[in-house]
Amino acid sequence: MKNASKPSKRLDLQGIRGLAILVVIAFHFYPEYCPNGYLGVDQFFVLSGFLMCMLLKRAENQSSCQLATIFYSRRFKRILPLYLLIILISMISLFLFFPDTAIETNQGSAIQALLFASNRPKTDDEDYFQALSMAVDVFTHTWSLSVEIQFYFLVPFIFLLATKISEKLQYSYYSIIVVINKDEIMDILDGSERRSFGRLDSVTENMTLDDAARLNIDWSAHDGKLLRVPTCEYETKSQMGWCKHKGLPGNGKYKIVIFGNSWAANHATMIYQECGEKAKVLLQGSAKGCEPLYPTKFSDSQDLTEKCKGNFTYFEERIRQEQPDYAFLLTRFFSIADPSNVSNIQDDPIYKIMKTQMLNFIKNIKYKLYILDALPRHHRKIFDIVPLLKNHTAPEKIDKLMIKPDNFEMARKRHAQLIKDCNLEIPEKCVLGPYLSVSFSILISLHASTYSIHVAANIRMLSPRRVRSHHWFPTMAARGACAALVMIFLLFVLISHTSNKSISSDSVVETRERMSNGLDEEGQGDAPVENNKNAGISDDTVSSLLERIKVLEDELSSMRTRMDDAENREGNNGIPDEMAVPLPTTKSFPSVRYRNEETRKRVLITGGAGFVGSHLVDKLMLDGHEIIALDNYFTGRKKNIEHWIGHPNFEMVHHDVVNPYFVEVDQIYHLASPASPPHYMYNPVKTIKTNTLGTINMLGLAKRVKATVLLASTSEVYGDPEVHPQPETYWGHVNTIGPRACYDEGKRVAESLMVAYNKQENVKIRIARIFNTFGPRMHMNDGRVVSNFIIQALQDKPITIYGNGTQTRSFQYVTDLVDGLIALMNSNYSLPVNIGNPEEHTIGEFATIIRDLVPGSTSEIVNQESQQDDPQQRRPDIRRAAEQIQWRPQVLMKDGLLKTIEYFRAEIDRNKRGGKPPPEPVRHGGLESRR
Ligand SMILES: O=C(O)[C@H]1O[C@H](OP(=O)(O)OP(=O)(O)OC[C@H]2O[C@@H](n3ccc(=O)[nH]c3=O)[C@H](O)[C@@H]2O)[C@H](O)[C@@H](O)[C@@H]1O
Repeated sequence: MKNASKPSKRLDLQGIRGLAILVVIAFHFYPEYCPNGYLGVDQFFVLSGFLMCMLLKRAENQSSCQLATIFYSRRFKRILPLYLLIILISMISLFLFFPDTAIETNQGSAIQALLFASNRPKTDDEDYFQALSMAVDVFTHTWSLSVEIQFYFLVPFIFLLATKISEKLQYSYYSIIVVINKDEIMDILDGSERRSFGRLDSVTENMTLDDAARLNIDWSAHDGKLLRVPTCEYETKSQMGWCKHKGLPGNGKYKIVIFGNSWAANHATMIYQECGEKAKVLLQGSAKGCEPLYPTKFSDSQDLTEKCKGNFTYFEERIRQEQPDYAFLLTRFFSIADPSNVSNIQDDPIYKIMKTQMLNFIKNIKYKLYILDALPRHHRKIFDIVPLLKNHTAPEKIDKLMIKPDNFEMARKRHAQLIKDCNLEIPEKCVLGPYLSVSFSILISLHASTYSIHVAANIRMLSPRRVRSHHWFPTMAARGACAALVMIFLLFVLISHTSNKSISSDSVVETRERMSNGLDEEGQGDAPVENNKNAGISDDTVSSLLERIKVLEDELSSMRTRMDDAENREGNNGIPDEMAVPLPTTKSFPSVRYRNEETRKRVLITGGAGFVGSHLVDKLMLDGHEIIALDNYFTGRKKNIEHWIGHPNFEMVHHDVVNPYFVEVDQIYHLASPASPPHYMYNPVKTIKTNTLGTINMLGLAKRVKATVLLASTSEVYGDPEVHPQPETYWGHVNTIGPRACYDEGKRVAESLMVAYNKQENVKIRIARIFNTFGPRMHMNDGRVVSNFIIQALQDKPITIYGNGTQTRSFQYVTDLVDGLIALMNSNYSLPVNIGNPEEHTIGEFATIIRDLVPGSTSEIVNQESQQDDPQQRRPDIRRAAEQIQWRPQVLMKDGLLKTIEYFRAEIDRNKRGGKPPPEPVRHGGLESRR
């Protein structure tokens, strides 16, 4: 029995806790909508503070020792078991599923978490939320608990001390405690930052230059230590020397060797991350200060010079012994930068030695030798570059000021000649990595210009998301272990739940004990057990569950596609093309144009699997761009773009634009929306949402990533026009409450949104008003006049004209439209532009044209009831398109129709072969509208 007058549970506090949990969860899942949700954690702190004070106040009559014992034992009993279990599970998962490069970071933070010190010093100094998004540290989340526990340690002592002094003095005592913390409080109030970076992976996207400068100093301090690569099994105890990388996925084919001076160790992790997947063996050999192509001569130390001679020979021996498939040679220039006084490089004594050594190397390397050219030496320190960058000094000027004017150029000249001679000997055997100027990126230039000599000793941390996806595909054994862990966890939850219940069944004793202790807690009682009233599952529940399963299945399949695509993308991005060549591919793709980084664009196409979207995908893919296609598959079909799935430049994402989507792109073609009247009338609310919320989401994205966004608007914005032909300056004649309003008004709002974002947020916009378009990949159930008439004519069924057939339309072929969209996107014109073919016909004429183009068709032409609000005339005025984007349609309507007829003929045959019933042209209202 419970004490009725004093419930063991403080419902008010539980309520506040519930709210705090909800906002924190909302923050993590929907940061857009709940950006300040992290304040829920603060709410927890306040609650904890309140509870601690309450508990201590109630127990103030106990002896100090009793009070401390009871306080700590209760607190820790409540928190520790679950906390320790979570740390254990995280560590096990870390070793099983995470890339080896993440282990080092997480090991350190696991110890901090165990010591309840996750908040110090790292979250003090780095952006916690940034760290979360980088997801390099699985213990990031334990920081708030650490803060809480630290208070548990501190507060009872502060309180006990207070009980030893008189009540009057207690006010001054507590005031002094606040004053001690004054600095911290003032810091928070005036927003000043006191940073001392304690970790190496503190690179965040929004770092200031000063942050980066300080971080570099920290890295410099650990420069030597950081050269020891955590994923490598060393042959000696030194941080240099030879080692073999562990943790490779096991399905790689190649033996890869990374060798050189300390720069080889410096960059090994990067190569491990990028090429590890392809490696059967990944070996690393580095010798401090010694170049593998020429034995470095140290003017001040004969010992070192001798050492480098030894290493020089050993490099050659080792490569001969290992016989690698690929080798990466990385050096910081020492002696090979020495000046030469001979005019012909072939007579240069240093070069001669380099060349002989190179020839020795290449005959023992099966495929390729990559020589990665080093960054130039700098002669100034980090604090010199910061003011320059702050003043936006041109990169070339920074280079001039920062780079040591020594013989660096000589080293590069020798390397370049070496590559030439190598390829003369064995064509395409050697590749020279690109030379990067000091200031090619702010981040790298900061790393390069630090006190230490190594570039971003922990360079792997620059790309935390570049971990290979294979690490996430556990082996069967790992999956088993994971399942066992989940079981243990569930068991634990079950046991603790049951034990809670047994405690509460004994609640009289418990309550009495608590009262006598003066430590009645807020939420230790059990929640009332709800009877399961719904023992049987209703049909509704079953069908909603089935629906949910369907959605999850779809999500899963799209995730799989995305992971495959991402894997392909990563694989090919990270590995030089030459290396990718020998790998067998499972699918062949149309050959795409090669573009370099500068001209290749990342393009997002919403509605990318749709009729127009898929043609746009084709055109841009063939032109060598990287495409991300989004589609919710309401009217789009995977079949339309399946020929690109798996291509490294292509990614298909199952996503509804009504929900926000985040991606880094240069251009956004926003095509997502049903366009055929029966489809957009089917779910008018959804059509409005797609065109309004979807457009807002895309504009928000464009604003964030500074992309240009093109809206696929429509001739329908002119409604049933009173001006003919329709120029862009015509405002239209639309019935706001008619059946077409969801689409027409949706697009009109979308246009207004575009203009508003352009004015207010400077988003670069393009608006294409698209007129009637047809072509292959129109859905058989599309319901628009072209598909309906062709399907009817091909099947000798009556061709159905809605109304008397005097209404007119102007039809353009889809490839013309795609050309127009691309021309508009790449122009700098932000007002609406009509894209359509001005060749105008009445629908009656059009029916005859189609029937005549289908040889032998015996279809009769019939008139049916007319459609409400059907525009009576439509023809684009395309003078603006011609002037502003130099676009005109190229395909004659008849030629386009012939191709489309062939497409539908093939589709009908395919359906027949698949045993599907013949397609029925869809009429407005043929798809029942949703109410
Ligand atoms: O094809 C397009 O690009 C355009 O199609 C539709 O506009 P609408 O002109 O009404 O398209 P259809 O449904 O193809 O109708 C064209 C005319 O043919 C008539 N029609 C349609 C289908 C049919 O079986 N019989 C028939 O007579 C319609 O009543 C209408 O007068 C969309 O509303 C536009 O957004 C889109 O841009």
